[in-house]
Amino acid sequence: MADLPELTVQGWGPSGDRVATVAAREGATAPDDGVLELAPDSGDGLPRAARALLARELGWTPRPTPPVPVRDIRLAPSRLPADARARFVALLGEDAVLDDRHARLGHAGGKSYLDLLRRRGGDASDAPDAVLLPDGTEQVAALLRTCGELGVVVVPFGGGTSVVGGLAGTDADDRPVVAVDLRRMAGVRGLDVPSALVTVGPGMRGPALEEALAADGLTLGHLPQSWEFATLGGYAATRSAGQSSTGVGRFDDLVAGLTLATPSGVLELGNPPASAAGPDLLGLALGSEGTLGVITELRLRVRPRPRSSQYEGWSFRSWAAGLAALQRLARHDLLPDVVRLSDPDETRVSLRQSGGLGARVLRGTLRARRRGAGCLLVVGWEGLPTIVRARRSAASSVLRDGGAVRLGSRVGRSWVRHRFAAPYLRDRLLDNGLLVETLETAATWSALPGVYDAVRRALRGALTGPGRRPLVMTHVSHGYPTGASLYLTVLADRDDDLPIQQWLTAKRAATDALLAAGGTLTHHHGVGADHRPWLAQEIGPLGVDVLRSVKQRLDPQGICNPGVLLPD
Ligand SMILES: Cc1cc2nc3c(=O)[nH]c(=O)nc-3n(C[C@H](O)[C@H](O)[C@H](O)COP(=O)(O)OP(=O)(O)OC[C@H]3O[C@@H](n4cnc5c(N)ncnc54)[C@H](O)[C@@H]3O)c2cc1C
Repeated sequence: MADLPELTVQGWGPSGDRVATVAAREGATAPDDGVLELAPDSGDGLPRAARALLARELGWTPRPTPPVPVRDIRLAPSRLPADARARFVALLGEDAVLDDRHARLGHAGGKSYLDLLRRRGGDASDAPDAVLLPDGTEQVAALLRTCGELGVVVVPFGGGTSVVGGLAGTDADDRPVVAVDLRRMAGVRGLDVPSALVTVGPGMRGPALEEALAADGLTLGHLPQSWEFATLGGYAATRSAGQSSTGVGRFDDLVAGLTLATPSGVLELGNPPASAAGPDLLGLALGSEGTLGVITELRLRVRPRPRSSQYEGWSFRSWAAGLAALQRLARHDLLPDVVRLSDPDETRVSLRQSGGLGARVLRGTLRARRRGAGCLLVVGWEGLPTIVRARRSAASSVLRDGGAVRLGSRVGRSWVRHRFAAPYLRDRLLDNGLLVETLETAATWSALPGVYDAVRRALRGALTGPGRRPLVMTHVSHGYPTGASLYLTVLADRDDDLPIQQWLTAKRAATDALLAAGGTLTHHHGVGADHRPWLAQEIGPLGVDVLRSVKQRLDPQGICNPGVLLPD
């Protein structure tokens, strides 16, 4: 649709452009407080301070590694038989069946480092054979029946932001593949204000929903870093978590009900406010990653827009002290809505790559208090002013008791301003010979330190070579009474000859290590194609069999996203 900017094929941001949309808007309107600004450009698109710092830390030689021009990306001819195409046109209309180069390229895979490497290198072998644009549950249900008869594989497509190979479209039987893009099913279909429930189409994006809810003083409050492009259906299909999920809950907590169209029929799942009618089948659809069918409608829990939002920074002397304080906050039900505790590596890099007077003052303050970089904690409280004040005051005492020093609201404002910017910076790092990827997990408070050590050791072991070492930066991104999630960003000098193997080796080592230490395979990115070899380790072979049986009942021809979630 015209009002939905498309994601660029080889990176992040609107098609044909590399300028942040929300990030730029927030930057343009925020007060210029001079804190933690990215330092000026060094001419190759990289902030000067970041370039020098990374070259020193990684043993990296900055060099231009631009993507091939989009027109040179290789795309095999569509394998969709003419009679199948005609059946789709009869069902959906000519303008809803796209098999041109632009449409197929725009639906090739997701946005992981490996996806981007492939597309930047001119490889779009994971592009679907056609893109279909249904406009309602009945059309989707009919489409799935037709695909079952024709033996055509269906990959539901939301925003295309999967980072775990969720859109890889692989099929052991090599059948033709269609991407079912849900952009025509993108509106608000009903708002029940007394019950705080909104009914939406799965192709709707977060910014549009927030705009629609604002008129009634409501918000969903789900803000992942991919918020500009990801869809509500995609969040449900992957069990996403957002920046305020510690407070408002993960996306699965926000889904009160949904409609799932499957090749065997349509399921209406969830019964708010609560039901005890047997096991919760809604849980089967959440995280199903398109393997059981297509989510065609969602009923979401919304809340009043916060009248007060307070974000601020704190500093701990050590990672262990920071974790202990968060654990204490969790035990007393005092966790803020936003919790982001950076380890010493992440803190050091974010402080050093920042320019501006405010950043220099902050560095001076930390040095004067003999903290060096320490560990930075960004916290945020959102809600009614009186409640925010009370929660913040109680939590502040716990933080101070835990040895934290308050750095103030400038740090919080700076985090808000830059919170959608990292994926744009990633493109610039990729243009200059770097490996850049993220991974995530979660563990109980008792297992968390061991998981942190194990995964960092594994990544360092796999990515260290003569004169080269990786930078592994970690933060706690969501807190729970029982534990927390860890989010890791990995930077290393790219192996120009074997870049894909370089990351696959590191990812394998990291995943083995975090599972052995008691972490979960994924806290919020999902399983996709990339994590499926390890699923049985997390849920057991019997658990995998249960999922297979459900899939067999709902999708007997195995046409629904067969390349993801379930191991071969
Ligand atoms: C830069 C960046 C930042 C990110 N930050 C976060 C973050 O902060 N938190 C987080 O949780 N994730 C994050 N992600 C990952 C990604 O955005 C999420 O997994 C998101 O939920 C995917 O939504 P989408 O609409 O893009 O889905 P897609 O990528 O299009 O699809 C993801 C999977 O869900 C299936 N699917 C999509 N829509 C439907 C549907 N209607 N019915 C059935 N199946 C469907 C697809 O087949 C696929 O398997 C990030 C990704 C990027 C690239």
